[in-house]
Amino acid sequence: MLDAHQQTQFMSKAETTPRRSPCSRTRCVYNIRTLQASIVIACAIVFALCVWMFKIKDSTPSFSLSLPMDGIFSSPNRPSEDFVRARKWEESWASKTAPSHERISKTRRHKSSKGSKKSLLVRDDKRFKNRKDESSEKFAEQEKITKSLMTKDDTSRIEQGRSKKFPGAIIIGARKAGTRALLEYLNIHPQVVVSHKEMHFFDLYYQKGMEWYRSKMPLSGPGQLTMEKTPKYLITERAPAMIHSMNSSVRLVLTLRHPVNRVISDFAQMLDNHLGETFNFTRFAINPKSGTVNTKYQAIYVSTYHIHVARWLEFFPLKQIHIVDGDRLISEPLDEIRKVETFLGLSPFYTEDVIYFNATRGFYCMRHEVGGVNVPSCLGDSKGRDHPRVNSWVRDKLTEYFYPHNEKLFRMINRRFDWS
Ligand SMILES: Nc1ncnc2c1ncn2[C@@H]1O[C@H](COP(=O)(O)OS(=O)(=O)O)[C@@H](OP(=O)(O)O)[C@H]1O
Repeated sequence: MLDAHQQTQFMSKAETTPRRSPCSRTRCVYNIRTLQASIVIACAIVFALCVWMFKIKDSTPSFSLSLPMDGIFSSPNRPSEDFVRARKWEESWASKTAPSHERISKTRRHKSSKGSKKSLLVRDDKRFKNRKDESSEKFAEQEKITKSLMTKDDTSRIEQGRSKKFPGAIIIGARKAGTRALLEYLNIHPQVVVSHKEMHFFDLYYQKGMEWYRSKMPLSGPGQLTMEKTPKYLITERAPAMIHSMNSSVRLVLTLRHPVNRVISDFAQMLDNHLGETFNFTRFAINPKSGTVNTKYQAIYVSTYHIHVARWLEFFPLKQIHIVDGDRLISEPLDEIRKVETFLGLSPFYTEDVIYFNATRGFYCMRHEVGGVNVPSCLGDSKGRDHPRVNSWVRDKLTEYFYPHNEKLFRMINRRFDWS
């Protein structure tokens, strides 16, 4: 124990003695610099490692649409054997035969080749880098379809000073399930006017306001129904509420196609949009580590129909949503379009003469009267693409995955589809 005098001495000594610093000033600076240098070196090593790993997995695209990455980065968990076999099968098949997207790209280049080959290649390169160009190309393509289907009738409608109205019916999706064919079939019905462009109002441009939306609609006369289609609405969470607040009695048309074929069609479109890239369907659809379906792949999410339909049913009764069988729309369009006609309350119009099978095109096309002349028209090359070949193991995995989801949908809509 210290007495009072010793305590005072001890305290004053403690107060007056300068604290011993853990290092001298120069040494401290040196330590901090060493620490900083080590951090920089460590970061550089991690970065270099990442770059190296990406290079090894050379086909991993930089705009990856939710590839199953967990299996790529965790080395102890090797890709499942089935996955490797399926991937190799696909690669060996692809090397034997030119993939469809290459064939398409060649035809396109041939058809559109006005400038030099070099300038075309440059344009393609830009497209890989800038995804915005993709959408402008999509718009250009829609414009082309619009122009090819723009009849004298359309022009006369404008001359007659009709008004622009909000859509009374909307095709809400699903993407790659025949939405374009359906819209163009409907367009030739005398009681229907359509916006050929996808408006993307309820998923992208809502902030532009309702008047903007209306101003984009085609002119229509009394008794004519205005329609638009934007397949993205189906999966846009807020779209049902927004459309409901625009018009709670709007009629909704939904085309659904075999979920696996729809995924493959989606993938085929991606191949086409990224000409020159080598993508492997197995790598997109299957998780390499677990060998299970990659639920993060957007195309798979889109085909999980019940998730989206449930959201629409929160706002609209089932009887307000007409579901078109997208597979039958390809093989027996007349039947499907007649059902849509009834649902929309249109007078009977479609016959075998109006919708006919075009053997050269391999699809049904339309014949409609323009100024007393019957004009045939088919959809462009981007509809009905060749699909890449898919390994049977991968297809079975997908079919098995979608089975319970399909069952949920069937219960929800009181209707079954043969999607086995
Ligand atoms: N008459 C006719 N002509 C051409 N294509 C037809 C037709 N009817 C339906 N289909 C099928 O429509 C599929 C494209 O679907 P979408 O129009 O919904 O695609 S998109 O979401 O607008 O990109 C497209 O899918 P893919 O064959 O996978 O390309 C077609 O099979």
